Amino acid sequence: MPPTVQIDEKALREHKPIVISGPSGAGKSTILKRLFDEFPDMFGFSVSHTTRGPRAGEQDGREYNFVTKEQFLDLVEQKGFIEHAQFGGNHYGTSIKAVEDIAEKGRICILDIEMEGVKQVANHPTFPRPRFLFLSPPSLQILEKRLRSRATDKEEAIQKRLNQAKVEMEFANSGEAPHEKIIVNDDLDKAYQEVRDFIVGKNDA
Ligand SMILES: Nc1ncnc2c1ncn2[C@@H]1O[C@H](COP(=O)(O)OP(=O)(O)OP(=O)(O)O)[C@@H](O)[C@H]1O
Repeated sequence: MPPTVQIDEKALREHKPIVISGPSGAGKSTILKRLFDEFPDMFGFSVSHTTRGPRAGEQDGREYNFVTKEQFLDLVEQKGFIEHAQFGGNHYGTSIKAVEDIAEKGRICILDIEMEGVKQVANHPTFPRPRFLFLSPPSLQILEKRLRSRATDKEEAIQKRLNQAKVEMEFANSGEAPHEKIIVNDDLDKAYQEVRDFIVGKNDA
């Protein structure tokens, strides 16, 4: 067995990462942007690994850590990713190191991760358990309306997102899911306050 990567447990305990998940269109980006605007020094996003080549303007270590397939699979062997997946022939993953880097800077790492990744993080053999939050749309009908008015996707992509949303919401409500809290994004201001309370606590309001 290859050795597993070392973990800075202290930094991760003091600045416990937060996994936010929820269907595409639930409002994760909208709410996180607001949170980062309100607390500019408190949070960070980890830099993911990928085996795809860099695009124009992308810098290694900034948009992604660009690695070879061999380097990627070595790190998988060492349990060095909290979650990883393959899309379109390329590997993508969030390394323990990338998450630690944020905690070591004294910031809380926010991980916006889809369902399969959430399961991997929750079942990771060595990575300390982060906090899990699920953001839900009020209903699939309302989600559909929002995806259409966002106008970033073609019809086929919208249908795919809706099918996936159904699966994710069933999982989140199943009792198998690791989420500490499910927040329903009906009224945006209210949902934002709830997310803010969950993440920052009520004390500093
Ligand atoms: N409470 C709300 N009421 C009405 N519209 C909302 C609300 N929250 C978000 N929206 C709108 O819904 C759309 C989807 O939100 P957003 O892009 O933040 O979702 P997301 O979860 O980040 O999706 P993805 O995972 O695809 O990035 C956006 O157009 C956003 O402005």
